[in-house]
Amino acid sequence: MSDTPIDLDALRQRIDGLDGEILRLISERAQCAGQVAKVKTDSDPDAVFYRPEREAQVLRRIMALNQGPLDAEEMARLFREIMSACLALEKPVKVAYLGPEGTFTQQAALKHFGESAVSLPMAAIDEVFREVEAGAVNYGVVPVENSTEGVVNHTLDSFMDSSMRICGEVVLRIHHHLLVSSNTRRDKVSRVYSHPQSFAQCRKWLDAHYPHAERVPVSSNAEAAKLVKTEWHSAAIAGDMAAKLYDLEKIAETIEDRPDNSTRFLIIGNQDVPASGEDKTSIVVAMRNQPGALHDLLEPFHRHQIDLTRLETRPSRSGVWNYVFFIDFSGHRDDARVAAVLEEVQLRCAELKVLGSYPVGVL
Ligand SMILES: O=C(O)C(=O)C[C@]1(C(=O)O)C=C[C@@H](O)C=C1
Repeated sequence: MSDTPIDLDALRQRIDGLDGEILRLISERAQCAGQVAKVKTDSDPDAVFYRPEREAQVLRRIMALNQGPLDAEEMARLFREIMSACLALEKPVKVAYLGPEGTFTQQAALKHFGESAVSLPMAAIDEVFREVEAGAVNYGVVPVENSTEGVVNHTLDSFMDSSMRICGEVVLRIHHHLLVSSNTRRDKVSRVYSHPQSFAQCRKWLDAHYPHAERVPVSSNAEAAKLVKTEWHSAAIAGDMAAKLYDLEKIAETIEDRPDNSTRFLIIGNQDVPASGEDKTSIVVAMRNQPGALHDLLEPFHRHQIDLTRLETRPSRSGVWNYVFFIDFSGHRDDARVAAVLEEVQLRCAELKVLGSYPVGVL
């Protein structure tokens, strides 16, 4: 026999010692956060505790400092949770998300705010907006675009009627699985439930593996998972959270057609976020219908060398203007170049609303 047990004991003693140090340091950090809360409330009774730009800076710094063996994202996730707990100590944050429980939007909310935030499922995107607007929650999380299926129009439309601002973004890799309850055999699946977007994202796989199964669209992947819990011969396409929540078996994993399938979510709230050093700005612009309107609108971005990251058109609902454009671009509204572009765009359009400048998603 080798001397492994002695080494194991010694290593565990070392780990105990390190854990003690980590514990002491996290507690000291939490005390600092408590003092930060006091400084904030002393200077402003309506102080906002959640500071997206600072959180992005903390996480980026940790990722830059990290030298392994854990990878930078893994390390940032640990610090994400430490900050989440520190913020909860300052003031617990309430977040509404597009439910039900087990959706990818809930996963996005967790990824962005950490486990210490209180998250509440809403039945529809406009309900998330209303809850934040009414002050029932501090922030909201809604999907805005998928790399395979494109834009989530409900979210863009909600911004047209709302005074909510964008405080952040989070991008989630979307992995779909085929899930069944314990009494369904994989060769007996005759019906598949899922959200229409998920069907679209897994179309080729389903055509190849379950060409004859009936495809039944439902309002969310979590709803699909809930249905198959009590139904024989049925499967759901949904993600890990739904599989866990409803205790379903994965009979096929990562069945999405494109390996880079991801969804971008927005964090909505009531605050303007200062620059973090790597930011994006989202605006909505109403234009009169005239030749060259889009060219005129985009020309200043080109001249000031500002990168457009997304451009979407929605029909105007007021009937007065013919186009409404949603534009995302790199930079913060306080940057001189961005401010100059916004001034020029303002002169060329019928209406301009800055939805927010916010940190580029870190995790
Ligand atoms: O720096 C702050 O303003 C803090 O409140 C501290 C802290 C942190 O734990 O680092 C906590 C919450 C904020 O959202 C940002 C950072």
